[in-house]
Amino acid sequence: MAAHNTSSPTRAGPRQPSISPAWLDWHVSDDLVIAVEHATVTRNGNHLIHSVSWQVELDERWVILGPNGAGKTTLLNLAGARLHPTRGTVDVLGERLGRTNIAELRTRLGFTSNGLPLPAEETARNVVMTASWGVVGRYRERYDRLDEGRAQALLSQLGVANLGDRLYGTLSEGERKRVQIARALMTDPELLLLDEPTAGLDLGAREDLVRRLSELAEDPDAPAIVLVTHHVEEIPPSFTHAMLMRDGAVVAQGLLRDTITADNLSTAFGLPLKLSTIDGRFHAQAA
Ligand SMILES: Nc1ncnc2c1ncn2[C@@H]1O[C@H](COP(=O)(O)OP(=O)(O)OP(=O)(O)O)[C@@H](O)[C@H]1O
Repeated sequence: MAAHNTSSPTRAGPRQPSISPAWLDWHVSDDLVIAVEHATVTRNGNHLIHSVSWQVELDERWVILGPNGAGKTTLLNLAGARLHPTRGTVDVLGERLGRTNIAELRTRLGFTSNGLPLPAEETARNVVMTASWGVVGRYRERYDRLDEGRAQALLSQLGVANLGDRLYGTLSEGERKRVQIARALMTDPELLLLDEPTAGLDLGAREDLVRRLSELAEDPDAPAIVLVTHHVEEIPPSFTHAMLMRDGAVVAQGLLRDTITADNLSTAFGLPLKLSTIDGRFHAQAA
């Protein structure tokens, strides 16, 4: 699934100058795409997340799991430069939130979430293509054949090549999810953030999307990926790392195989769970 249009040898993106205090503070790999240090987000006196630290490198594919209200979307919104931390620091693609141009930073990120308002009256191809201008509907922007070709290639990559001319509003939930991911990839992002892309899908659509995400994750040219989900069954087999959250805090994080354990899941979801794996896929049930 290599449909990226960059010839750049690295996706690490521009870094802050070496004299920057933020950069000096890091002492970490050049490939770091997300660095969250003791981040707390507070609203009305409540902690949505509390003192979360997390680092993601360029070649890593992360899944964030946890029960409702655990703080997964809040953390993803920090990584997507859609929120600022109340305390702590967040660096995304070498840019520190609060000291950088957020609009510019967002152009380097691919982000999908159910909350994204996409126009029902645009064609699926336009929904994908308009991402290159950072808008959701066609107006007076100019697109060339390359833009159209890339949008169509991404629709093919996601298995919906035949839907390019269909109005977005007429697509099924599963078809929309795929168009949303194609849109998120349109700008050839350095970081892809997916908030519950499998929510609301039937079994066949879910399995198809998990397989496609697994293929995308295997592509060495693909961006760093962070996927939020509630279900271990939805972890694409080629993902590499996991974080488990509960009550706004991290229960466990690290390599997928070390993190997705019955004990850690039981702690995160607050009930005793049994865990099994078949062909690299996880399955959890009450113990
Ligand atoms: N703007 C806000 N003001 C107050 N509380 C908020 C706000 N946004 C989120 N919360 C609360 O913060 C907590 C974490 O929310 P978040 O959406 O990050 O959790 P989540 O793990 O993504 O949940 P879900 O799996 O249900 O989507 C929840 O208890 C939520 O009600």
